[in-house]
Order: sequence, then structure tokens, then C-alpha cells
Amino acid sequence: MTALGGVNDPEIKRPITELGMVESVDIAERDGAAVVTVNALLTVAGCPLKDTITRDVTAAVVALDGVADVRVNLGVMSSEQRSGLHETLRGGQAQREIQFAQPGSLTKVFAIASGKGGVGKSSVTVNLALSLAKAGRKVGVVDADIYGHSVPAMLGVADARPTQVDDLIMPVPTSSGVSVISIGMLKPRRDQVVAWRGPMLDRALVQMLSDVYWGDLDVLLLDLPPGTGDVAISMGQHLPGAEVVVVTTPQEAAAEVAERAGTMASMMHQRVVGVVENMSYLPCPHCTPEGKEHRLEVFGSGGGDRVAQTLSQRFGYDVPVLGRIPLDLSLREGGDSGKPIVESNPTAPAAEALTSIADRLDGRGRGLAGLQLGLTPTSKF
Ligand SMILES: Nc1ncnc2c1ncn2[C@@H]1O[C@H](COP(=O)(O)OP(=O)(O)OP(=O)(O)O)[C@@H](O)[C@H]1O
Repeated sequence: MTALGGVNDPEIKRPITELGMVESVDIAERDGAAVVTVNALLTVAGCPLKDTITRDVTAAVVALDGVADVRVNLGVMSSEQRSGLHETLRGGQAQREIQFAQPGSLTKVFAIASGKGGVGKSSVTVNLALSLAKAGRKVGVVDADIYGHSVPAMLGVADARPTQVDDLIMPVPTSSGVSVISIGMLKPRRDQVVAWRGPMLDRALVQMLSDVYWGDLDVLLLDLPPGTGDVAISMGQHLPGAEVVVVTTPQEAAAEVAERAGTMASMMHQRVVGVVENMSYLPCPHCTPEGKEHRLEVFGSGGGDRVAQTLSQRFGYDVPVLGRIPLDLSLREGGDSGKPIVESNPTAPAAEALTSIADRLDGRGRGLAGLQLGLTPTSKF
């Protein structure tokens, strides 16, 4: 049981022994060595991660002295056992609440916003998530982009559906350790259009934040839809402590709408922590390394600086440019193949720029500067 205590459920990320997933362990003797049979219980029938659980249980037990063979039998929890698990995970709380909005929450929440679509917001989100995970942080991603919801594909789990234990949803684990839930996973069919009005979108966002068992995360990243619509308003209401990163391209027209996205965050009393300029330039493929690098400014220049300056002036605190990411073929390819560039080509300049932005975000302490505290003056008696 001690050895099995080192095996985590891949979705819940807690020891299977704590979750009531080990029904029994039988030890028989064969030629002076032990043959161990572990009867484990899956949360739901057809759990997509049963192979991972079998492999991890086998590895943990076979490593023990004197064990010759391990057999793993998988059963499924009864509804009472599932209710017990549900109770354990909810920590006795019956009430649905957003853990990240609680005053004592230690999870840093960053919403990745943009004015217009296609500027690379989702690519930035997944690469920041992976960089932070590589730095040892426990990271969750909420893909709230109702138009694109491209995050699962970029993380290599395009067709995954989350496991549900009663009314609790498990985020989908990825090979990089990042857990993800996407608005696309809440639709009955993948090709269905999200044609929802504000209240429905609000419910979907709340569901992704409160009905999903996120565990203890260090960082939660939200990929917002482009623009200043319903999801951004809901996010502001439900996660007032979230900090916002604005993604833009260098182009004037993109910068102008990005400023509006940043201003929207401030209207919702959220702090804008900085601007990421994506598709900043294309390193000229014909220039030799000894010469000064020639940069092709495919989308013009100055957008990131412009957004940073305007927002700094408007809010009265420093909104820096957190980094500039060049155009890079391997960034696009990494997104398409489910292996983001910080993992597939970490020494590429675009990957290094993304890693350094993640480091800057990671280094940020929690502060109250620039935040409205929502205090209401009371009259003196
Ligand atoms: N720096 C870059 N170099 C090369 N390709 C990039 C870069 N940034 C993003 N792309 C590519 O541009 C396309 C759009 O990027 P992405 O989906 O991340 O944008 P988005 O802002 O999230 O879009 P939407 O809001 O429409 O979902 C993708 O194919 C992505 O791979």
C-alpha cells in the first residue's frame, strides 16, 4: 500500500490509495517470491487512462524486493464509492464555488486576451503553459475561446473528452503535465457551433472553473476569445483577481483593438500585467549569421510598444512589453502537431522569447498595486 501511495491518478493527480481506487491487494507465493494482484477501481467504465494506471501500478509494485510478478485487475467504482470520491475531492464542501476567486487562493490566474483573432493568443497560451510546467509549476489551462477552441489540439489532446465523476469533471491531462479543459469539450459534438448567448456562456465559464477538479494549481491560464465580448465580462465578474496579458501583432490596426481589450480588463478591475507582441518580425532566411540579422517586418512595427504605452498612460501604472515573438515556421508546425515549440524546438528564438515571458510572469509576486479592492466606505457612528 505504501508503494501504491506513490501512484497518482493521472487526472486527479492524487495518490490512488487516497482516492479509494485500491480495492484490495492479494499476495501469493510462488517459488519463494511474491505474486501480487492489485484490484484497482476506475472512476468510470472505459476510463481513457486505464493503461497509464495499469502501467504505473505495475511499475510501483514490481520495484519492491521479492516481487516476482504483478497482476492488475481493473474494476469500476460503484455509485456509493464514486460519491465517496466526490466527497473527498470536494473536501466536504457541498457548495459549488470558484476556488481561484477565494481570498486564500494561491493560484496565479492569467487571462490571455487579444483584440482581434488570429494574432497568436492560443499559441502564446499553450507555450506559456508548457514553459511554466517545465519550470516545475502545476499548470491548468481553460480554453474559453468560443470561436477557436484550438488549445486541446495544440496540446495534443484534440479528441479527448473529460472524465466525469458525478457532477465533477476531471481536466484532461496532457503529456507535458499541463491539465486542460476546453469549451469545445462541453459540446456534445466537436463540429457543433457554440451559438450561445451571454448567460449560457457565463454558465459554461463557471462550469469550467467550479465543476472541474483542478486540485492545487500554481498557475491557471485562460485563453479568452478575441475582443471585448460576453466571456471577457463574465471572466471579470467571476475572477476579479485574474491578471491579463494582452497579445497583439505589430500592426497598427491590431494594436488599436488590443488597447480596447486591455481597457476592458481594467474596467472589470483586473490588472493588465503586460503586452506580448507576436509575429514581431521574420528573421530573414537569406542573411548569413556573421552579418547583422536582417528582420523582415511582415506586419509592420511598433504595435506592442504602442499598446503598452497607451495602457500605461490610461491606467497610471507600468504596462510593459513582456516580449516579442518572431514569426517561426516551427511555432506553427508545433501547434498543428500538438507539440508546442517550447517543447519541440526549445532553442528557436521564438521558443526562447516565450520561455522568457513565462519566466517574467512566474517571477511576479502577488501584489495589490493597481488593483481595486472593492471596498465600500461605511459611515461612522
Ligand atoms: N509567431 C508565430 N509564427 C508562426 N506562426 C504563428 C505564430 N503565432 C501564431 N502562429 C500561427 O498563426 C495561427 C493563428 O494562431 P492562434 O490560433 O494561436 O491565434 P489566436 O489569436 O488564438 O486565434 P483565434 O483567436 O482566432 O483562436 C496558427 O496557425 C498559429 O500556428
